[in-house]
Amino acid sequence: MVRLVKHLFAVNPTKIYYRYVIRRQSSSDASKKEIDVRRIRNFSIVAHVDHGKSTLADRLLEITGVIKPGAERAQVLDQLQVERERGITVKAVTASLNYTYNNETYLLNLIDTPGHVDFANEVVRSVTACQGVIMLVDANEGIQAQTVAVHNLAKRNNLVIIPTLNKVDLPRANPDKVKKQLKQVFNIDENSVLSISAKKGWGVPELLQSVIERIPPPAVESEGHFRAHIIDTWHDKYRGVLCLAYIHSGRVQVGQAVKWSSDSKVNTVRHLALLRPDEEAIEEAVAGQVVMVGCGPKGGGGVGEQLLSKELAESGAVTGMPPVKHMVYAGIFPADQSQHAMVSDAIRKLALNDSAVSVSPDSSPALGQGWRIGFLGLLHLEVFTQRLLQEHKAEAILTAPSVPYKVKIKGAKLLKQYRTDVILITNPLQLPDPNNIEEYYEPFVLGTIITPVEFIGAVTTLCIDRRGAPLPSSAVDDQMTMLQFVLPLAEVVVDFHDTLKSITSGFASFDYQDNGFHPSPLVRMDILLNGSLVDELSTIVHASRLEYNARRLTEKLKAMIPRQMVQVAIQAVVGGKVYARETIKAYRKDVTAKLYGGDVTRRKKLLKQQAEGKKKMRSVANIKIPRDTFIDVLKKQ
Ligand SMILES: Nc1nc2c(ncn2[C@@H]2O[C@H](COP(=O)(O)OP(=O)(O)OP(=O)(O)O)[C@@H](O)[C@H]2O)c(=O)[nH]1
Repeated sequence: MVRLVKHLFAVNPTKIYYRYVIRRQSSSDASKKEIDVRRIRNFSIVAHVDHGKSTLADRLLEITGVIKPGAERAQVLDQLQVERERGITVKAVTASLNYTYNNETYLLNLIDTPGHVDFANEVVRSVTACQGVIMLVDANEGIQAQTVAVHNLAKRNNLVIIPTLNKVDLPRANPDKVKKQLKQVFNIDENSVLSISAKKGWGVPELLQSVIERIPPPAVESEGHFRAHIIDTWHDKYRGVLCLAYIHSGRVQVGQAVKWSSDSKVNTVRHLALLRPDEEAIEEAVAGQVVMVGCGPKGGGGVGEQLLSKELAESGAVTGMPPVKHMVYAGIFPADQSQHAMVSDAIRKLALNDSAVSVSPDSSPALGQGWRIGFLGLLHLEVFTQRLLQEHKAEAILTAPSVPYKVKIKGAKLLKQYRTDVILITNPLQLPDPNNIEEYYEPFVLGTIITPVEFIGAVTTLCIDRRGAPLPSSAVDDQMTMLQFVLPLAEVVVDFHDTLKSITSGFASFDYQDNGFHPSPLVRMDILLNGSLVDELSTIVHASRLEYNARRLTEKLKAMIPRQMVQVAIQAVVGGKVYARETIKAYRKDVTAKLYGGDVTRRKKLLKQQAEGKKKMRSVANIKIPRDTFIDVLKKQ
C-alpha cells in the first residue's frame, strides 16, 4: 500500500523528519570543544522522489555511528502519522554528525531539503544554510523532472553539486547512460559523477569523503555580532518554541540576551543543543553551525526570522528574509463553532511547525468564524489539514482552494483605501467591483516535464489545453525529452499531475516553479443556491473557460448536494447573468398524512406552514451541503 501511494505522489516528495534516536553518539566531547569552522560541512541530499534520499541518510547515520549498521527498520526517519500513511516524508530537521577523516574530526550537518514544489519554501530556507548538495539520480530511471528542479535550485544558490548515481546494484542500472544524460542536460563532467548503492552501502564512504573534499566550509564571520536565521521551529510542551538556527556570524551562549528581527522584546537563550539527531546540550555555538535554540515558553520566533544579538538588533542594520509566496489559499472553519478556540490553538501550533503557511482571520455566513490560510500547493494543504486532525484532534471544514490573483484598481476612493494600485486577491470575494478594475493578473509557472518521446504529442495537447505556452524542448537522450511550458497556476494545482500520469502510463514526471503574475482576462463567477450567494463557492475564472466552468460546477454540485426538503436551484452567475443552472428536486413530505379524514381547515393550515417553512429555508439558503463539497467540487474533474 505504501509503495502504491508513493507512486501516486511520484513528484510529491517532501522533507525528512529526523527526530528519532537509536543510539547517542559517543562524541559529546567534540561538542564541548571549540568548533573550527574549517571543519564544518553543511549539505543536503536532493533528488527526485524515490531516488534514495532516506536510504542514503540511513547509511550516513550508520557510518557516523548514530545508528548500528543493519538496524532492522529502514528509513526510520519518517515519524509523523501522515508520513507513514502517505508513504511520503513531510517534515525536515537536521542531523549533526561527527566524522573522522585524515585524523581530523569534521562536523557534518546533514540538512534535509524537501523535494516537492509544495515545500519549495522549505527548500529555499534549508539551502541558505548549505554550501553543497549530494544530487542523487537513480541509475535505472535516470533524470526526472524533479532532478532538474533541484539542480536549478542548487545552481541558483551557488551550491557545490556532487552528482551521484544511486541504485547501481540493480541489474537494470545503466550508469553510463545516466552519466550521458547528466552531461547532456546539465553539462556535468562524467568524471565527477560518483556511483553508489545506498541500499548496500557501496561507495558511501567515498561519497562522504567527497563531501569533505568538494564542499567548502561555510563562509561566515566568526567574529562580530551574533546573527542566525531560523530554518525550522516546533513546539515543546515544557520548553515552548524550539528553533533550528543557522548561525551566520558571531557566537551564541546559554544565558545570552537576544532579540528576534520581528520583535523589540529582549529574550534570553535558555536551551542550546546539537541535533545528532537526538538533542545534545551545548553551552556555546559558533558561526557556521546549525543548532537548536530555545528562549523559554514565551521566547517566540518563527521560520524565516532572524535571531540577533541584542546589540545588532538595536543597531538597525539587519534586513529581513524574502517573504513566502503562497500558491493556494483556502478557508478553514471549525466543524463545530464551539471548538473555535481549540482549532485556533491547533492552527497556531501547527503553523509554528509549518512555516510556509500564512494565517489570517476569515468569516463566512455558512461556516462561521474561521481562517484564510495560504499554502504552497494542494499537497501542502492536504497534509496541513490531515496533521490538524491527527496531531491536534482538530476537525475542520475546508473551503474550495483558489490561487491568488492580482488586480490593478482605479477610482480615487479605492486607491486611497489600498494606498497602491495593484492589490493581491487571496479570496475571490475580495475582488472590487469590476468597474473599478483596470486589469487582472494571473499567476503562472514554468512547468518542466520529462517524458518518453512517444508521449510528446499527448503531453503537448494536455498543456495547450491547459492554456500553456510551449518553450523550446530539449533531448535528455534518444528515448526521453524535456518539455517546458509556461502554464497558468490555476490549471496546474488541481489535477494536472494526475492527468499527466494517466496519459503517459506513469512515465512522465513534472515539476514547476514560479513564473510571476501576467495580465489575463478574468471574471468572478458566483454560485447561488436558491438565489443566495454561497461565498465559499465563488471562483475566479478565465473568460474563455466561463461557460465550461459554469456548467461543470453546477453539474458537480448537483451530484454532490443531497436532495433536501426543498427544491434547490443551483446557478452559476457572473455580474447578474446566469451562465448555467441545475435543479435538485425536493423530497415531498406529506405533512397531512396523519390527518386522514381530518378537518379541512386544519389540513390547509399544515400545508401553509409547510410552504412557509420551505420559503424560510430558501430565504436563508438553509441547504445542507456536505463539507467535502467545498474542496471536492473544484478538485475532481
Ligand atoms: N536496489 C536498491 N534500492 C534502493 C537503493 N536506494 C534506495 N533504494 C530503494 O528505493 C526506494 C526509495 O528509497 P527512499 O530512500 O525511500 O527514497 P527517497 O528519495 O527518500 O524517497 P522519499 O522519502 O519518498 O522522497 C526504497 O524501496 C529503497 O529501498 C539502492 O541503492 N539500491
